[in-house]
Amino acid sequence: MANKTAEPLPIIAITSGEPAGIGPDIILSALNEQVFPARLVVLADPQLLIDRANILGLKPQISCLAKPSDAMAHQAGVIQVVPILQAKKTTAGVLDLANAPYVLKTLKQAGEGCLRGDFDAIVTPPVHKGILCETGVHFSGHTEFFQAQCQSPHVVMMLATEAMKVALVTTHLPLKEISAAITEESISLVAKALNKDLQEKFGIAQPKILVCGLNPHAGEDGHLGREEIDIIIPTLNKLRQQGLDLIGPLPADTLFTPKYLNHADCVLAMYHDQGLPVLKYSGFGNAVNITLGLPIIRTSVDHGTAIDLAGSGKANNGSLNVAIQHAINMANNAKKFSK
Ligand SMILES: NC(=O)C1=CN([C@@H]2O[C@H](COP(=O)(O)OP(=O)(O)OC[C@H]3O[C@@H](n4cnc5c(N)ncnc54)[C@H](O)[C@@H]3O)[C@@H](O)[C@H]2O)C=CC1
Ligand SMILES: NCC(=O)COP(=O)(O)O
Repeated sequence: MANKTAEPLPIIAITSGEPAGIGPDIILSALNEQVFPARLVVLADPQLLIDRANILGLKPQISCLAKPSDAMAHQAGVIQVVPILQAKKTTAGVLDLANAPYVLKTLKQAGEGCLRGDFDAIVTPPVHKGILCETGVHFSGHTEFFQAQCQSPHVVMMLATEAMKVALVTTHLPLKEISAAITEESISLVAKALNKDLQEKFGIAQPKILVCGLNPHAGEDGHLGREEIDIIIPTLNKLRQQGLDLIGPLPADTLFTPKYLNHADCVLAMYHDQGLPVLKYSGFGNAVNITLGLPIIRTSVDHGTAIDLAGSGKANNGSLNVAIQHAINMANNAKKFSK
């Protein structure tokens, strides 16, 4: 019998996130606690990790890599770093505009590395969007950052727990801009990308997708808003003719009940705060944020920078564990599909 050569473990880039937030804390605790079946490469300032480990009373072995392919299989307590230096030493819990370019650099290098094939996936601990915007760049989220970097025409933000998946038609938009962004084009592009990735990345042969209306009671026959009648219903009908299994538009307040959720694979919400509060209520701390529609794999945590907890030892690394494990699974699946 021929010898089978073992597949090399995927190389996963982990950015540091906002240095004054809990990104460094959860990286240190996650990589200390558990062994991940991957080569993990943290893109960060090594001194940031050493300083935060000292505050937390952790003693990781930090080893700097010349290049990502030098990374070895992850071992608990060993952190392999591709160094990117901060402009200034960070104080845990204190945002500093001087280090915003550092944060952007970690994301840029992670994305470029993934596009080049140096990394199989990226996992992003949280950044502080406000401080990044103060540099003068418009940064609304990693989702849009990687979309621009990869020149992807459309991407989908999807958060998932064991029990529920919620994807969004619009991502980080002020509320007053949402109605105008709900168009036949935006709904169609997102629904098709979601359907395709549920099939290809999650192995769901015919995804059943529950679609929220935009207005209270899904518009109450036009008495509480017309987007359902004018845009959403006709668009869903066209998509059904193309083979998508869509239920709705349903009033969001009734859609998020077991009667509907138990018989569907995913919810498509019209905007960020229509879908994500429900998801977070059901599984905050154990959910993963996945960007669909990119040519690269990117996962993230379900929470923000929690500046109040940086360096306190109280930050929960559950969501980072799930995000890393999802990135590994997706990278392994992608390798199988590419053969
Ligand atoms: N993926 C990303 O980069 C994300 C970044 N953010 C950014 O985070 C910043 C702060 O956002 P907030 O709305 O305050 O949300 P947040 O998630 O940072 O904090 C909300 C509450 O949850 C707690 N919390 C958050 N993560 C926790 C963890 N791992 N363990 C224990 N407790 C935790 C915090 O202490 C706080 O009480 C904003 O600038 C926002 O843009 C928010 C969500 C995702
Ligand atoms: N609430 C989730 C969220 O805002 C994540 O944004 P992104 O940075 O992953 O685009």
